Amino acid sequence: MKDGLAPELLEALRAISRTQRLLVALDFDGTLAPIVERAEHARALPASAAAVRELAALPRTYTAFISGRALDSLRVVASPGEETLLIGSHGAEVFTGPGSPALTLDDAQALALREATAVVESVVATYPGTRLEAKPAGVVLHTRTADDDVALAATESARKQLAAIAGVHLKDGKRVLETSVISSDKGQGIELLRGATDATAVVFAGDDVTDEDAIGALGPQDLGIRIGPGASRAAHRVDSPEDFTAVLEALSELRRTAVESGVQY
Ligand SMILES: O=P(O)(O)OC[C@H]1O[C@H](O[C@H]2O[C@H](CO)[C@@H](O)[C@H](O)[C@H]2O)[C@H](O)[C@@H](O)[C@@H]1O
Repeated sequence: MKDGLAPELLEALRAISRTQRLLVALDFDGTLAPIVERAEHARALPASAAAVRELAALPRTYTAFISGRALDSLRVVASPGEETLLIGSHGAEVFTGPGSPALTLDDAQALALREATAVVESVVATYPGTRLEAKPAGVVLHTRTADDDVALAATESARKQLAAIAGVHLKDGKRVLETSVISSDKGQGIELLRGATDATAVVFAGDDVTDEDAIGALGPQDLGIRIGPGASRAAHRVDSPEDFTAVLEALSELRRTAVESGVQY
């Protein structure tokens, strides 16, 4: 499935496939799964999920999902294989195997989360078509199913009220305003996974503003891919999750060849 990939991207995949220990860390929504109206309806494209499973089965090859979703939600929509490592809640939740520490909030964080949830509940009650998504360390205002003017007003009302709560961190995403009472980002997720796997090179792909933190954590030996439009520091770009399937399939094929032939840096 290498036809149709940009020659520079194909060459970069070929080069990184030869690394000693490869980590393939992927965003979920907008990267493995097309964006849909309701968060609970998102699913990975079957061919992308299959390519991730193939990669995970190869020697010295590690897979991970790095998502803004809560881990529980990520497990439901992504159905990760047991060998796939998970970073949820934009880095605040971590699963690198049995015994991974559970996320806990101190009293001040729990209070801030209750206050933030009350704000988002009142915004959702006021602005039709908006929705609330609860996470263990945060709460999300979804506006994808609201009219554009309503979405804008709801987001600005929520932003103003949430910014007044001590200990609350805000992130903008695709038709979402995300709130967390833990300061974390996907760049920290990349560093944690790099350490957990002792990876000699990392492939990361993502489609959203929050994925730029992960791309910023990549080094010259790594490979960053942006899915879709928007400013990015990634060296490579494809148009859609459907196009990204071909990237995963090519990487899987190249990595299999590299590990089976013993070719490495
Ligand atoms: O880091 P990700 O895996 O990309 O997660 C980011 C957020 O994704 C979800 O929201 C986005 O996808 C929804 C389903 O396609 C869409 O309806 C919404 O408009 C998008 O913003 C998820 O609901 C959030 O919790 C994640 O933080």
